[in-house]
Amino acid sequence: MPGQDTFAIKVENLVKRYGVITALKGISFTIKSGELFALLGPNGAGKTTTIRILCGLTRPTGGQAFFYEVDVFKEPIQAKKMVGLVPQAINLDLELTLKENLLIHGLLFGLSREQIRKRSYELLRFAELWDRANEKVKTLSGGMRRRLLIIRALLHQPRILFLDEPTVGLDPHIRRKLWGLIKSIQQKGTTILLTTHYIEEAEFLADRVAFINAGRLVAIDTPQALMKQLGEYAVDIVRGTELETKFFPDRKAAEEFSLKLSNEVESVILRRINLEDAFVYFTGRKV
Ligand SMILES: Nc1ncnc2c1ncn2[C@@H]1O[C@H](COP(=O)(O)OP(=O)(O)OP(=O)(O)O)[C@@H](O)[C@H]1O
Repeated sequence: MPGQDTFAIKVENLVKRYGVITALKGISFTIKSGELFALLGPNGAGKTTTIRILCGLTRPTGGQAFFYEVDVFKEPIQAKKMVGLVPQAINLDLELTLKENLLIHGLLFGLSREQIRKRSYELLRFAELWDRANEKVKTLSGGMRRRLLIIRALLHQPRILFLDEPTVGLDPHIRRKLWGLIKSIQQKGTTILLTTHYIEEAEFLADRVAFINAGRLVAIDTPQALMKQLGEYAVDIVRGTELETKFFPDRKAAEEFSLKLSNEVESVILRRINLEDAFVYFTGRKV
């Protein structure tokens, strides 16, 4: 059985070119078994491309990837069985019921009807969708559809789950409910790779975060360690329309700096450093 230090996913020097566009410029990372790892980056950074390659939906131009002991590109059928994918687009069949959507997916993965029936019951209960099981998907709210999409990916009991922007477009309450569901999936032992461009999502959910920008990983660590590299406190200084932020190792240093400036500039705000500061610092741009 894998221990805490066993890796679930290892990616080495992954490159992807689409004609003249190089979407991935050689990215490498390792995700431990049981870890929740977030790829955080702006639109077009290469997050979906990474997931599509690891799920066997797009061929890489170069590089290697492993799920535990399985070579993803040399043993694609075995690799595919080990992962569940929650795509960005909700590709459920709206005219079918929740149970029917799960049945079709399960049959595609080679499960027996009895296995699907049992597993669907467990998962629909787990996602608080059991009372809607026989209704058509088109009657569900956006948040419920997302929950169904997530449990559909868990039907064949994959060891690894990929979530591509799982909460995009959802309101804050629904987003938090999904965060709870995602955390509890991790607590049951599933390794999760999640992509997002919501900083607070990565900060709340992830054990470790990788910042991705223009096809390169620019930093990988725990959210706390990434923030710590900048210091502990930040001072935002507004001059006219310009905003400048300075970082300090402790509150005393930040306070002394703000006091000196308070008569000269329009606005000085002292606060703790957050993950967005780290993202902007490491990538040189806003998400
Ligand atoms: N099939 C394709 N053909 C050509 N270029 C593509 C294709 N898919 C992605 N790209 C390009 O590759 C780059 C990375 O795209 P990707 O979808 O991986 O980014 P992303 O980080 O997932 O962004 P988003 O948050 O918008 O989903 C972008 O420049 C994109 O235009």
